Amino acid sequence: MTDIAALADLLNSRIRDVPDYPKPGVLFKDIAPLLADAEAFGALTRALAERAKELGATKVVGLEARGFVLAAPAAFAAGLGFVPIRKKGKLPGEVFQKSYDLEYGSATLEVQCDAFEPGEPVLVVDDVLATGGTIGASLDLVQQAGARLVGVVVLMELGFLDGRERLTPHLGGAPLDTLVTV
Ligand SMILES: O=P(O)(O)OC[C@H]1O[C@H](OP(=O)(O)OP(=O)(O)O)[C@H](O)[C@@H]1O
Ligand SMILES: Nc1ncnc2[nH]cnc12
Repeated sequence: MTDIAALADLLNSRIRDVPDYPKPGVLFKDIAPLLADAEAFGALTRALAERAKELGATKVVGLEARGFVLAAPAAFAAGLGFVPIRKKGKLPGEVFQKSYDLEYGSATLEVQCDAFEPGEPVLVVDDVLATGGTIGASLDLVQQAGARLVGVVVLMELGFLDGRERLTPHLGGAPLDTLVTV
């Protein structure tokens, strides 16, 4: 088995399915057991940090809230800065704003206008790619704030929701890696 396949198996084995949460019909992928497992959380953090360095990122961007939990330790492990993209009304000062739909609702995301140096290479990290609404809006914000997207890494892709296809126009040719696909 390859290292990538072994990592995927380890991570997948620590993600719990919760049917009908937060709404009937949604199969929620709960990453709490993965975060609570030092081996799996450590392996995930090291994989994200390695990818950030490989791609030459200088900042790792995390998406509120679960994306923060993955992106911030990865940024630290890679010796890079961390930038939060937050839900509306949480960031002080001037912000760029983007509204979007997600699998079970809709929301607005924001990033601080001065979060990046012009053209700064950044990696975007989140836990789940479902419809692609959250990451798509975030990539638009990263671009609006003047950074250069070098890649996106997502822990788990829900392939049946076609988020990858929806994201393609927002990627500008940058790679989208997903560690586990279901
Ligand atoms: O591809 P999409 O359909 O946009 O869905 C994926 C997003 O949904 C979840 O975030 P949520 O907004 O539920 O927030 P949380 O991380 O604060 O729990 C998840 O963490 C992703 O960011
Ligand atoms: N099915 C799902 N499980 C966990 N997080 C999600 N975000 C959007 N859809 C999700």
